[in-house]
Amino acid sequence: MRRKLVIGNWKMNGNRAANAALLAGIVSGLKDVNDRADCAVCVPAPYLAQCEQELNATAVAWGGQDLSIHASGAYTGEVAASMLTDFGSKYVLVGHSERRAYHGETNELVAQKAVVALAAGLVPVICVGETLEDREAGNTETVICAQLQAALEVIPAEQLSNVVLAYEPVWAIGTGKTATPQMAQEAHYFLRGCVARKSEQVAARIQILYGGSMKPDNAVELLAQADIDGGLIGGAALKAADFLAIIHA
Ligand SMILES: O=C(CO)COP(=O)(O)O
Repeated sequence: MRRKLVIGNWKMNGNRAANAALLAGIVSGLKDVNDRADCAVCVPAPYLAQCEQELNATAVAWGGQDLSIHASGAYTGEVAASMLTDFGSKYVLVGHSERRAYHGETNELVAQKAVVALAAGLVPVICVGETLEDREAGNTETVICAQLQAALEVIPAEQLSNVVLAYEPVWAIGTGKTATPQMAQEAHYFLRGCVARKSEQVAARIQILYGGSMKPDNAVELLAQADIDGGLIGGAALKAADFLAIIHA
């Protein structure tokens, strides 16, 4: 039985005061679900220190939203894996569709980022997902398979069990349009099958999160699907009550 995992992706939102209130709200509302679900927030890098301070010794883990493939050096604006772990991060998102779309991240670069994250002891949350154009052209499986395959090819088999996958259809992100539970389940089942080609054992255990307009009112049905092991939450992760409602779902 796979544990559920709910991760809040704050994207480029927040400030010290709002974060403090949000984190305190999450921590105080979480007390009774720890044995059934894990939860984390992936925050803008400047707020990792605040997470370390406010979430230390709580059930809420934290992490970054991206990382550099380089260890250190002349890479202005980038954040190294060791900097994420320096502030106690457990997770890091890699290949979020916003990184792919606005920063030209390729499947190969995303795969490399996952490898670098694993080497640093971080759990990479590898995000895949098709655009509306892909879906309408019937290319959903081809696209998400290629995105995943690039990572599967370079991640050492023994590290694969430390990876989390997230299926985030691009057309569902921030649009209020959620994939139907059936559509999401189909994609998750397909992705698990792709992992099984590398390792059936890992495929049975790997957590695959759904992301894309997951809200308190659709979370129950999505999370009830056999291959949906949790959520990667954008907008609804910015309100403690909504985020908690999804975790409780
Ligand atoms: O991109 C997402 C999480 O990474 C999803 O964002 P929304 O929940 O705002 O649609």
